[in-house]
Amino acid sequence: MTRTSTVLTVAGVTLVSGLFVYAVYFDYRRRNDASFRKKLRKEKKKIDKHVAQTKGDISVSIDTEDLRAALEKVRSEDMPGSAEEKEKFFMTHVGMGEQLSIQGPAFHLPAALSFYRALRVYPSPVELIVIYQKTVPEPVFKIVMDLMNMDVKERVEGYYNVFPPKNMKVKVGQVEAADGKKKILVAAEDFKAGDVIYKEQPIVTVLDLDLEGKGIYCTHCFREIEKDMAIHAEQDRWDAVYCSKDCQVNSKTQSENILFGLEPILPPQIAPDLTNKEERKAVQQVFVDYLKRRGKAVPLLVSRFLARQVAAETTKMIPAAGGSSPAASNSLEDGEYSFMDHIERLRYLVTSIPDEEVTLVANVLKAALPGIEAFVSQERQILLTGKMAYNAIGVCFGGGRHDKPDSDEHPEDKERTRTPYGTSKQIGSGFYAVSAYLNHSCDPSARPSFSSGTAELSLIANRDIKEGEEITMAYVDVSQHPDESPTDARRRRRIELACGWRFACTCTKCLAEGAQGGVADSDVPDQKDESKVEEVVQRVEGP
Ligand SMILES: C[S@@+](CC[C@H](N)C(=O)[O-])C[C@H]1O[C@@H](n2cnc3c(N)ncnc32)[C@H](O)[C@@H]1O
Repeated sequence: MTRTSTVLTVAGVTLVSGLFVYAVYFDYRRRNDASFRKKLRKEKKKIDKHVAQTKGDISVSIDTEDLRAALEKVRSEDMPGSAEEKEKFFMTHVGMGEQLSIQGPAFHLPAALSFYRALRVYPSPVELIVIYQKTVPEPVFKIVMDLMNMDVKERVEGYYNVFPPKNMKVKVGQVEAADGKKKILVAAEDFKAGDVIYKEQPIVTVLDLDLEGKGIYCTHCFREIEKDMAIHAEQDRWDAVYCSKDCQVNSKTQSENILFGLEPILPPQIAPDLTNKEERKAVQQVFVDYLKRRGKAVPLLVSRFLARQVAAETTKMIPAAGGSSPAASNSLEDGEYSFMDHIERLRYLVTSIPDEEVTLVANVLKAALPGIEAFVSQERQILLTGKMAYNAIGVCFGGGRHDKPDSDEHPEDKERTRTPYGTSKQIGSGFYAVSAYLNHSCDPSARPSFSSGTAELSLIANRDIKEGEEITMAYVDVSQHPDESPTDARRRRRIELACGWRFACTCTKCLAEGAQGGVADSDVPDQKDESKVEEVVQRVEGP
């Protein structure tokens, strides 16, 4: 497998990250529904006519406060729920926008607001902006752009005002680091040693592949399954085993029906079922065989994340569901930010994935919801792979297990999750949106615990932590093993960090040891130790 490994922070945050299922539906209508196309053409003609008439209009200047107040008003309005309601809303507001545009400069702001309302529900905003630029009178178009810039800026900047949720008692902070600004997780109040700082449910999980299908742990929540209580899902290509009906339903609704089941994704009143069950079954089987052959958790974490996004979006389109179902049942998804919002700001490894994997994931999603494959591009899959590989946390019960098969890959290619017990002791991996921000320390102030016997993560304070202090965890086993000298232990943990996450650790413990010229009673020259870590970091980061 070819690999590049530069560490990047996400720079661009997209305007609308979650509307892609609606986009598929909209495109479907545009391609297949003659009356819908006719309506769109009619609207465009009307706009063109007005543009011609309004050339030479004088614009009125609108100050920032008026613009902000207008934007606030638009944001506070109820948004249409289903795809059909969105389509109607879109048509109405484009129509109103053009009517208002011809009333003269005093109506430019209300006209722009109407066009902006339509833009907010349109699945491909960039495409619509290009249409607006050609068709909407220039002064009105300029206001639409000002509204959009203000909205995007406030939405992007406002994210950390609502995330992490206040009841988790932590905040995301930022500090200067050698490789740019580094995000950190900070205590929002004082904690005592042993306190549970917060509990967090994963967005997606994957049980270790050697445990899958055995009936020992639940595929969904990882709970140990009581004797004779295993529930095997029917018509499930993954052969998942659940501990309860609830887990089976949640798992099916969140991702598994899309990836490994045969039920239609959209109810018939929203869209006819265009899928071919035999074909769906066949592509799923090829994908399952591939996943098992590959033996890694990340491709399945990525597919489940993609499927969960699709499930959350399709749920919003179903009026009866009222936008809530297990697909979206994660407190983080309740607000105005989507699952994609919670991942796009995270650091990731730039990596590459086999072309076969890109095609198989796209094929499985396409077979479940034709058209969706356009939104699972190679670029998006590579990005998500890098994010999952960089941020996943290992789930270990008790001290961890001792029977996980080792892979014979090169140490830098082995799959690693962040866990103080070591990836070899875990039973599975999970992606946790808040815990993703925990930095590593070789003397960590907190530790993840799975004391509920499920993949729910409890972050426990290792010592007293003051409000405003950074909270850290160990990504690797930082203990000194009985057969290791302090220098051996230091070298092992620093090399593991370099292999897994491509950084030379700068935690207080490493810096203090470095300042002392190595660790006490060292039996290996520190210079040799450091050059080895740097060598690994450089090798994996490339030139
Ligand atoms: C999972 S992210 C943690 C959040 C990250 N700091 C951010 O800005 O988004 C892991 C990355 O944080 C940085 N990091 C975490 N712990 C570190 C440490 N002890 N020393 C140096 N860099 C560290 C490294 O760049 C690492 O690749």
